[in-house]
Amino acid sequence: MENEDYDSILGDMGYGDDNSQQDISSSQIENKPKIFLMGLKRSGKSSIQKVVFHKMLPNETLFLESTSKVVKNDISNSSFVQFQIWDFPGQIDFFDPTFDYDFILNNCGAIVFVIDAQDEITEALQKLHQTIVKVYQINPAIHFEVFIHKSDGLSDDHKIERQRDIQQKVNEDLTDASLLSVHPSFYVTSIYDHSIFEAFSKVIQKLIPQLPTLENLLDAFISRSRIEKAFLVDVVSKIYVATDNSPVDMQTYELCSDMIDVVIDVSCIYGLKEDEEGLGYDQESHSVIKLNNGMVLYLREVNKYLALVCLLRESNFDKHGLIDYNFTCFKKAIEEVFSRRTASKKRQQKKLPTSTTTTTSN
Ligand SMILES: Nc1nc2c(ncn2[C@@H]2O[C@H](COP(=O)(O)OP(=O)(O)OP(=O)(O)O)[C@@H](O)[C@H]2O)c(=O)[nH]1
Repeated sequence: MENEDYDSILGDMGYGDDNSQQDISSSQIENKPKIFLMGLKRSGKSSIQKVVFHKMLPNETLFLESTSKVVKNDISNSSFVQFQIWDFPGQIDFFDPTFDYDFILNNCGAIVFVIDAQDEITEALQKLHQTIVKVYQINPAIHFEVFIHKSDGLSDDHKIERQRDIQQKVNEDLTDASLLSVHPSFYVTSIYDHSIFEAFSKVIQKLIPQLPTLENLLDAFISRSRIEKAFLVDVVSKIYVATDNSPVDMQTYELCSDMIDVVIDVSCIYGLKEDEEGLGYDQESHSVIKLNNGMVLYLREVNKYLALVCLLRESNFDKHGLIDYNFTCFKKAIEEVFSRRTASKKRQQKKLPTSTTTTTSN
């Protein structure tokens, strides 16, 4: 694979000229987009946040106290994954007329509405519908993401049935309210498996303006390296910020995500000097694991936040020099996406007075 292949992708995706850099909305650069976690009391909002972003073990969430006020969390793990999460307590009345909605919904990228799938859902669906109607009037660009949560307590058949019922009811209510252009996304989730990480990955990907470029770079990389699947993963949260265009299989994502744990654990134990602290993750971090089913896991450091984790057939790993070379080109292209983004950010800062930076993201 040649560097020009990646250059042409960067060019095609609008990273090649100055004008195109204006495509990255200034609000998304200047103000981290907000993601709201909403839903009824005890539906699992705080647990999701703690497990995905604060490494809390799922069992430990049993002792979480009910949230009494809006909790804001700044997530800055990665240069791509930078946003704020606002955890709204279940009892808060979002429709309180004293709320300044314009202010609250300013630069909000997505509303994640959590429904406890093990509980009665009528009240939750009513609240979801009211929320969509209200929010859509103020900022129609916000993505609505519905987590059908605590799915670990349901059988496979029951999960499908619950998802179908909820999806059907929500869409019917939206049609009745003449909101035909609102298309919420639905995910079946649980903090006891990788479904919550996969769902959050998809929510966050919608907020990354560079996503099409990243996907194209990954497609080019895997097709020229005879790789089956590749994920660009945020090493701290293990959310994947992008993957190639082939379908995501949950088991493959789990394997790739577990590989990061293995690499970080081994690096922390054996890779750090005595007085050093941190993840033990740096430019030297890479790993190859051969599995007993004829597949190989391949991990390389992309930058201090991101790792590329791939799954490929052992028989295609014979030319690993080629894969290493392709990876070097891929990494360079990713660095270019970052540096152009930083340059664009600096230009925007020069152009925009501070007061105009709080624009609505859309
Ligand atoms: N079985 C199961 N239980 C879960 C899951 N997620 C959260 N829980 C449990 O649900 C209960 C409530 O979780 P919280 O995260 O406190 O719920 P919340 O929505 O933040 O609640 P409020 O702060 O009252 O609005 C806790 O006991 C969690 O352990 C899940 O995926 N599966």
